Amino acid sequence: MSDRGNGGAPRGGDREGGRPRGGSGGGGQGSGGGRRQGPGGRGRGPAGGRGGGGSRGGRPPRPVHDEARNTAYDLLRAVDERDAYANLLMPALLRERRLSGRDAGLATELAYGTLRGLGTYDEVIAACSDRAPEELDPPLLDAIRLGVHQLLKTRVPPHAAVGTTVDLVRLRVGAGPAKYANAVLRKVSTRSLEQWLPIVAPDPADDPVGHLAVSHSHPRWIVTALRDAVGGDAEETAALLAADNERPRVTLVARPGRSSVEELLDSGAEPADFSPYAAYLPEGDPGAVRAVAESRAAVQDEASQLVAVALTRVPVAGGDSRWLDMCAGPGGKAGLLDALAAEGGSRLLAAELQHHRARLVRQTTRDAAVVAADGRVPAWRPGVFDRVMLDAPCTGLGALRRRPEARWRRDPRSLPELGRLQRELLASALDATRPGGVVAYVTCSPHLAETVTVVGDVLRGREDAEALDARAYLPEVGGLGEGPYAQFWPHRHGTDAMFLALLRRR
Ligand SMILES: C[S@@+](CC[C@H](N)C(=O)[O-])C[C@H]1O[C@@H](n2cnc3c(N)ncnc32)[C@H](O)[C@@H]1O
Repeated sequence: MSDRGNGGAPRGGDREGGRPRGGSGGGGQGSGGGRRQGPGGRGRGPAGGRGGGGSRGGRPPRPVHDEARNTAYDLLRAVDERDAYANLLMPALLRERRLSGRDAGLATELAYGTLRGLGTYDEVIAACSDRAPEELDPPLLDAIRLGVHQLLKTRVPPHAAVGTTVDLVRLRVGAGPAKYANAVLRKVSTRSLEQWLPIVAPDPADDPVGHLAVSHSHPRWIVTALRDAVGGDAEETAALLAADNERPRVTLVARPGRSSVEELLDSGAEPADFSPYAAYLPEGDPGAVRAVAESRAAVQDEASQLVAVALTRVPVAGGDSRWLDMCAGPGGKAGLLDALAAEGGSRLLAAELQHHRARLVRQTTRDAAVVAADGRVPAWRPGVFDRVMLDAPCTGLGALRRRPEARWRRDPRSLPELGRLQRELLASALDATRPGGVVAYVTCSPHLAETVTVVGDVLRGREDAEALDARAYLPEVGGLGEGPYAQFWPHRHGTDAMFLALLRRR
């Protein structure tokens, strides 16, 4: 055991660009399999490799009385083995295993918390183990991470956190690895998270980014990008990273003319802070809210609502009948824009590149025309739309709270290609807009390379467009930045970090 981890330095694997992963090798005798598979796995149910140490043949027995931990573990394995999306797979696993109430809550908290925190947990494991995390067999590493999460971040008593994890490893991975897990977890349990952090995180004076990366469990490149986006302030960056590790509240949108905030409040929701169409659902299944079940309301982040609302608030002289949502799938903003358009006598055209996502847009809209089309190869005449929403494909760094594993999957190498696409789409959105009309350029990312840089580059190249002060169309929200753009933040607004530029076509 080393007393001080590795000071945040890469240990074998590349910790800049990706999730710290398990590697090959032991973890004690008997730990087998768990080799990484391509997306989709093969011939498996939603749980994917139920037996974490899947190479042992057949399904290893599971500790039947601990279905919540088994489910959390299966989710971690599916995320690692077949790139499953945690927020899509978890509901399926809970249904399949008939977990509800407290057990469902525990399984979800354990799995999501472990995925969010594993950057920190791996440093603690490194400090308590004679092998680096990436040298441990992935099924064993995931189980130990689950145990570390319980020890350092939950109220599960230490003896239960260690005991249940060791049981799980014994049954799902093997007897040798169980002994190994026991030894590591006992060392971990000797200190609290607050006591571990000064040991495993780099000194902030020497390596401020490394300190934040380990303390708040984010890859270094994301820490750097978010720090730049908040203006370089270390305290604010820390607050943002901490907010990324919180569970987001469930926000509903009442699609105007189809439902109302009052109806949502009558269904148990609570008044929201900003959006005139929003209500917060403090508990329970949103699908059980009647208006949601009937697609008159939906789950939608408040910033997502407000960027769409802001687009509709900009005065446009002349007609106001044709609206375009150029990248509409899966249809959250299109659902709201469609309802607002219908109320005001306008009509929305929703375009989406992917056919299956265009189908989802048809489910969220009622009056809109929906087409599967590439926004860069317009299926419409130029200069005809009064309002255009461009919710551009992006890294999604503004929604890390929602996708617990996303931070380890995103790759900074995707930025140049995304940047090209964003510029092409924005140019096409401006071309589609009539003089006097308005374009909303939106990203669910605050990364400067996807926000101000893209808008600045496109505006510099053309004289027929100008930026409006987006904040003026969101008077109910403070703290949106210095303008002319508006930037929402999880730590300030409790929303996703959504960026909005409003551009007037001259
Ligand atoms: C950020 S998402 C949009 C989210 C959507 N506005 C909502 O609120 O639900 C970006 C969408 O753009 C689509 N897309 C990517 N490239 C595109 C293109 N060239 N033309 C049209 N849509 C595209 C993606 O498939 C994805 O569905």
